[in-house]
Amino acid sequence: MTTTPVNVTVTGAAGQIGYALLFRIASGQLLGPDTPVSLRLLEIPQGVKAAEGTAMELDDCAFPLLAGIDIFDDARQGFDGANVALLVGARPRSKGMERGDLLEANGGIFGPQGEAINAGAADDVKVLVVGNPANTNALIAQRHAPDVPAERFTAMTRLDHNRALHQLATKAGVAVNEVERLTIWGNHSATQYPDIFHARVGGRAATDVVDEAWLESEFIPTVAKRGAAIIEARGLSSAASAANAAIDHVHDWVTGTQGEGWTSAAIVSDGSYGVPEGLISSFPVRARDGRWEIVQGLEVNDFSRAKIDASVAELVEERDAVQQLGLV
Ligand SMILES: NC(=O)C1=CN([C@@H]2O[C@H](COP(=O)(O)OP(=O)(O)OC[C@H]3O[C@@H](n4cnc5c(N)ncnc54)[C@H](O)[C@@H]3O)[C@@H](O)[C@H]2O)C=CC1
Ligand SMILES: O=C([O-])CC(=O)C(=O)O
Repeated sequence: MTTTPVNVTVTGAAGQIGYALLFRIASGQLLGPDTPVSLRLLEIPQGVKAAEGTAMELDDCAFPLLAGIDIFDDARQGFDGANVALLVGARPRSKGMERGDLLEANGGIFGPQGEAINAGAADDVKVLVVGNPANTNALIAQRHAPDVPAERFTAMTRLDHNRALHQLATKAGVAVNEVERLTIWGNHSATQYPDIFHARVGGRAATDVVDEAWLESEFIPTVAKRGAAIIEARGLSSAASAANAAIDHVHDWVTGTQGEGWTSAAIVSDGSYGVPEGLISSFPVRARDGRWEIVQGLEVNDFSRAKIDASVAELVEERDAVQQLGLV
């Protein structure tokens, strides 16, 4: 067992995702059963008392891997020494809003947090942005952290990926672990493109198992609009599934993805697949030695090209909007 605890900073610790996330991190599901963790919870002043309550409950679980909990309302302190930073704290959308509507409300949070990461996080810091609009918030944070390698800033599309796995597996009548090589491209928004053209279902090409009409009229809209459907049903945005996806993303990043399959994550584009360099866009990715790599060489047909381009165009618009707001 490693003895030095890994510092995990979680922002928005008193929120609904925070509540679903912290117990799983403390139990070892984020970094594995041999790695002790020290939690650093960052909240706004009004959230500190509730975060203290959550910390009391974490204590009461007597998790063997939980080496300590500290609570902050100051970003510089919260990110000091952070090895893993989960940027969850932000306002969620409510019924009728698109995630992009949160740009102005939430964008202002991520510049100062990027600066704080730049100032004091550990040299190996890995950042996952969950707060919406996640891709562009990650871009804002990254641009405020010039001394941290850009590739350490990522945004979460793993929830979309997991949603897509479930939808395709259910349609094909197989277990989720029989579905592989799905990809979420682009933005974590209704323009995202869940791509099954390279996917395998029980060893067969997914396109041989499901028809194109289902793909276009059911699968893509169901996955892309699932967040809104959850809000409609629960009256609140998804929380436990979002926390689960954050665990999956960081666990894979740290411990590596298995074999030749892949997952999806929004990472800084190197220009692959025509996505402008520097945008934080979702790609098919594998994790090796603590780094995400974009899966190369996939053929992109005309249908996919148009969908990827549309989502990337939205990312460009969001980037331009935050530039105009002076956030980057
Ligand atoms: N990328 C994804 O797949 C998903 C993203 N989300 C997003 O995650 C974010 C959080 O969602 P919930 O936990 O449901 O919201 P919530 O409202 O329950 O909790 C947010 C928490 O963040 C705190 N907070 C606000 N500003 C902060 C700051 N500057 N520093 C630290 N903490 C701060 C609030 O006090 C609150 O406790 C939302 O933006 C939501 O849209 C939600 C689901 C999936
Ligand atoms: O839809 C929302 O606002 C919350 C979210 O990002 C999701 O559930 O994918």
